[in-house]
Amino acid sequence: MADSDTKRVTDEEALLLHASGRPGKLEITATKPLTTQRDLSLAYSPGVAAPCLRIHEDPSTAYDYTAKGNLVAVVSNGTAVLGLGDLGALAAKPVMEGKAVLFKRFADVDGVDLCVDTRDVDALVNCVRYLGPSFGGINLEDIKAPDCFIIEERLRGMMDIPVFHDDQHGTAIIAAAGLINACDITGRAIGDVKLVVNGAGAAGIACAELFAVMGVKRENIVLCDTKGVVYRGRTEGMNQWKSAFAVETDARTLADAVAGSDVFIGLSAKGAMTPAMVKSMAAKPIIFALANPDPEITPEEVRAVRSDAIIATGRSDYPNQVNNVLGFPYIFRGALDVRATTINETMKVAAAKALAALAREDVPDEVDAAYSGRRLRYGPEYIIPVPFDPRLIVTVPTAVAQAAMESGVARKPIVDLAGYKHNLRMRLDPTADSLELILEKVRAKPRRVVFAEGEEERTIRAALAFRNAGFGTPVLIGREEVVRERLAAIGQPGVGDLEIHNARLSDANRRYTDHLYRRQQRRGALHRDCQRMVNQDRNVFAACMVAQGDAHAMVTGLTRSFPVAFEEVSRVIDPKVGERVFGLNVFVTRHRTVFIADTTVHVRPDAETLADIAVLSAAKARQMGHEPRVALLSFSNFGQNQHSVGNATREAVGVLDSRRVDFEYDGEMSADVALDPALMKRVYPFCRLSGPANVLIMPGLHSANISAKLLSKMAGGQMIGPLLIGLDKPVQIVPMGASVNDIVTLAALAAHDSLPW
Ligand SMILES: NC(=O)C1=CN([C@@H]2O[C@H](COP(=O)(O)OP(=O)(O)OC[C@H]3O[C@@H](n4cnc5c(N)ncnc54)[C@H](OP(=O)(O)O)[C@@H]3O)[C@@H](O)[C@H]2O)C=CC1
Ligand SMILES: CC(=O)C(=O)O
Ligand SMILES: [Mg+2]
Repeated sequence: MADSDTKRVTDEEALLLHASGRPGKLEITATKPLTTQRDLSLAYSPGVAAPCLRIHEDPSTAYDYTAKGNLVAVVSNGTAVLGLGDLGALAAKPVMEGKAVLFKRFADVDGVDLCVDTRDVDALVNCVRYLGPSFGGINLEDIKAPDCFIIEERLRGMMDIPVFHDDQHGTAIIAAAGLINACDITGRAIGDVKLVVNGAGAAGIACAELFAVMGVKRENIVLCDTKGVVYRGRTEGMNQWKSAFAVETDARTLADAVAGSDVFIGLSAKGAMTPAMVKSMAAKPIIFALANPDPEITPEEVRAVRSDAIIATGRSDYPNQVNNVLGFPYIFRGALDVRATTINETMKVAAAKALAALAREDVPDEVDAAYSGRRLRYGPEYIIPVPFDPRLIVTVPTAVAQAAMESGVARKPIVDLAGYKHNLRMRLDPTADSLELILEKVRAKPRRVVFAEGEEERTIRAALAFRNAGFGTPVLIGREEVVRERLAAIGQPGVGDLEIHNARLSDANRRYTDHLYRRQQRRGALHRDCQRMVNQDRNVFAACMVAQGDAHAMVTGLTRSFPVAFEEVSRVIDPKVGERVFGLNVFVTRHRTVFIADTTVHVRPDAETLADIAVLSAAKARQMGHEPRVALLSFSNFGQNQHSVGNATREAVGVLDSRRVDFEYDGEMSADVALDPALMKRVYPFCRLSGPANVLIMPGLHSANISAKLLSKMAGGQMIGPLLIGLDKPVQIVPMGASVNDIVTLAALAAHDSLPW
């Protein structure tokens, strides 16, 4: 854990980062090609006149012909930069560039920082208003109170795009989400909490307002500032926004106010809260010390006096980061996508509730991994999602967009909500597009999939995720009491309706044993051997379920190496008649999907085997929505090296010629030629592939396996598989190190296999 004096990052490191390479954190990239004379004529003069005239006729078409709809101005005059105070417009630029970068990274919104050098409210309002046509939204940032209230209100009145002061509403939304969950964990009703907000500026007032909307009684909210408690009748340092929260109380200092209170929300400055004040709070106090970069009190200081506290800060180096980064990117994403005219209370409440609900769900392994393997589980140390949670991009914008539609401020309502969610996912995950078509088919016809290693934590979590994603009914093989124990341990004790089968106690046990015996009686197994296998071996039991039509597909692999798991499954399920069984990896990046085979079974395939693998891989690629272009790979091109090692690959091309297959193929060729169409056409113009190869048939298991693993570890993309191809029933064997996400993907692909082609 960090404390404010021993920062995890030093000033020198931060300065170096900002100065290194191209200074700052932003650049602009073009979305249209500008390489030829024609490109220039279309994008600039004379072509550009056409969209100008169209927009002049109908201003709403600006959203069709310009970047307006995805562009947000991050506007500041630098009068309240974080908790550092009035640093002025220029010194605010690093924060504003930072906000713009966060917009892009987390929600694919294009942000531009506008640091406006004025402290005059009218001048700032006019500046923003006149710049309005360029933007789809205005994010006001780090403008001090009370000016920020006036500026926002006036701009909202005169502009038809969302104007949102992030320090007010972004902060309030995240703090409200954290408060909902902290109350839940400490067993409090939100209507009963006694709450102190220290800091009566932009963030403090907005938090108090939203808490009241969400059910905290106004009389239970005490506001404090540099002069102490904002009480009824106070005259010093007051304004109309503070007056709205002035309460009847004898408390005059922050120490008076926090004594006996349930919740402290700090939106003021470093060190404003003391350990003595923490001590005086009610049992299980909720302490959000949100000043940046240094909180009102550090978690270490709180822990030293209270072990029962729930603590949050605005920083990323402590648990429970309550920071508006969780809000503004996604809130604008949702608002822009429906062309909302504003961001209203309904949208804010929807965002807060969506964030609170997401924190209660099981956290994907990938998110844990991004946080140094910390196991994030709903509870005092995890009340709010973490910024690197990839589910935020779907959850929050959807909630915001729906709320905008329901409250009548959406100019372009979303008709296809499932399609919208898919597009959201695709914005950040390059693999989503490629897989989503397949996954949609499974969702349309949900399947029963057996998860053979039902007592494994990763398996249980994958089964839940499979079900939550709408892919169908997961069936777990294991002892019910063990599975339930694990469910409780992963914080999902309420999931009582999961289907669990104990092989030994199952009604189907006899039927499965007979099935196995019919297959094994002439391979040396007695009926009692088969009974033992069905009882004891979960892969055998699960495979019997699929073979007997009690489930559509199965997934296994975490606890046994591939050959062992494969052998167990093979006792029950044969290869498809006339087909080969082999492993196919799918490597997906934003621009390209490549299939690689055989990564699991055949060590030194002969020409016939290679041709079979090519045919089946091409069919699978087609089934997954990719028109196959198959390259039979080697270390040389088209007979240049006649070493006998390349014979099988060369001959496999001949075998495919004789079979008159219905897809493009060629070889032997090297990987660089296969993947680079310009090189292919320049040096080997006779090559029959019409584009870069997307199915790579490797000459042997070593090269296939090594290339797949190199790609998965070193290249930027997702490696799916190996998929097991050629068995008579849909079975997938995941690698032993598979993540929950990997298991869900392969289970869904197994489910997809069980659909009619
Ligand atoms: N975690 C997060 O996501 C966010 C955190 N913040 C943090 O909240 C703080 C305030 O930001 P913002 O509202 O934009 O700023 P403002 O300038 O609008 O408001 C600051 C408020 O804090 C009060 N204040 C300052 N020092 C103290 C103190 N020692 N004790 C009590 N009150 C004090 C001021 O009192 P007075 O009115 O008497 O001058 C004022 O009311 C900053 O530290 C900022 O980093 C802000 C937004 C988001
Ligand atoms: C996080 C933020 O916006 C602030 O501290 O001002
Ligand atoms: Mg701010």
